[in-house]
Amino acid sequence: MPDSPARTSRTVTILGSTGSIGTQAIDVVRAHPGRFRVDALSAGGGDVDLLARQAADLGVRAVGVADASRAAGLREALAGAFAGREDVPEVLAGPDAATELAGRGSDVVLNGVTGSVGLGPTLAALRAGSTLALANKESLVAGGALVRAAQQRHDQIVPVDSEHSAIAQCLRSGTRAEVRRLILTASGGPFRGWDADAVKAATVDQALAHPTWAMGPVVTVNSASLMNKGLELIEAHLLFDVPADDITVVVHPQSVVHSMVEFVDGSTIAQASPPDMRLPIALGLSWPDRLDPVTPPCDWTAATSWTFEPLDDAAFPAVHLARAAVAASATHPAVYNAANEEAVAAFLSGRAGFGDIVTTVERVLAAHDGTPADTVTLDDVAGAEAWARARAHEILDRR
Ligand SMILES: NC(=O)C1=CN([C@@H]2O[C@H](COP(=O)(O)OP(=O)(O)OC[C@H]3O[C@@H](n4cnc5c(N)ncnc54)[C@H](OP(=O)(O)O)[C@@H]3O)[C@@H](O)[C@H]2O)C=CC1
Ligand SMILES: CC(=O)[C@@H](O)[C@H](O)COP(=O)(O)O
Ligand SMILES: [Mn+2]
Repeated sequence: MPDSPARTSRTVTILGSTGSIGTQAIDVVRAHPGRFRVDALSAGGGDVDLLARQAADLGVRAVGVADASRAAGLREALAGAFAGREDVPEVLAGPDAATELAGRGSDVVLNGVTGSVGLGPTLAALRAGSTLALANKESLVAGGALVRAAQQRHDQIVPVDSEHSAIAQCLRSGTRAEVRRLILTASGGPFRGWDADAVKAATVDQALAHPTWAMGPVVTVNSASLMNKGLELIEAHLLFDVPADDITVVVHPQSVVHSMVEFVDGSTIAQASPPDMRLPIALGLSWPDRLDPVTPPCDWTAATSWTFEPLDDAAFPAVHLARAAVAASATHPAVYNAANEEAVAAFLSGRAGFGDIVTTVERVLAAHDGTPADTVTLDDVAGAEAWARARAHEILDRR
């Protein structure tokens, strides 16, 4: 066996620390004392008590909250959590708080924010030279070529999304020229096997009942509509520079094989582990080294079956739409995501049906003019997103 990796300590900034990814990242940090020092935390402002407790446990220097109206509540919570201590952290409040903290730089910035609001922090972390442990796929999908251009070195973005972490691990098995295609696995979500009409009528409770993963509400709904897999197809195309036509989506209901890479000689390398996000999060924080231990491995003593089946594009057109968005222009992926964010928010608040999500995305995409990759700017992306959100609202309001 090779020697254990050097046990150096890394500084970390965790964006979205109160969410599913953020809290599991803190579990990983706490399970490996001496390996990480957390510089800063940020969240939206929904649970300032939890944010303050995290800050006190980790002894961070700065805490950010996106909702400025929660700043006073956060300061009060920090006063309680740090009672008797002199190391009360600095507080940053407002929509740019996460971007400001990401721009200060740490060895690793973990972006665990939900939504393309994570684009500012993603760009700031890259420009600061930090390694970006990226769970926030929406920022890459929206920013596309701009995010790629902001990278200062190979491997500066380490994917935390489970499929992309799997692919990054599988890619260690060969050279780039030896890769024939990527195979992205999908659980199929709670509506796997349903016909198109049944899927369209699904309820919020049904959509939030993911069969294999416990995650935040937006990514859970995206998994149910397969919009998550569409976003992940675009994410894989951008991260690994593989044409969308060379990325195959296959449904694997057990979520144990997290994705695969097929090489030119016919060999397929898969990454397998029980569904637990702490594994890709730990790799995101410690890349290219592995931490020991992180999660229990597969149990090879019990009989088990892994199954694979094709995606039903008729019931779940989201992946097909993602391919079309990649082919159309540099801003179509941002539009795909922004329209989806609005439609999901409408669905979760009872203002839209489940079937309206993908229909809205399809209609907004069809109406978008698009900007080519060689001229696209951040203003183009922001403009396309704002337009897509407004257009999605018009469609949703008229339904
Ligand atoms: N959960 C998972 O297992 C996986 C998640 N991902 C991706 O990771 C990202 C996070 O997902 P998940 O953890 O499930 O989501 P959650 O909804 O559980 O958490 C989102 C976090 O982001 C914070 N947040 C929201 N807006 C802002 C903002 N403007 N600035 C700073 N923080 C903000 C939230 O704070 P508050 O609650 O206070 O608003 C919360 O801490 C998503 O992009 C998702 O697709 C990818 C793979 C797996
Ligand atoms: C855990 C993770 O990475 C999620 O993005 C996951 O992919 C959701 O599962 P499905 O989208 O395959 O249902
Ligand atoms: Mn995923």
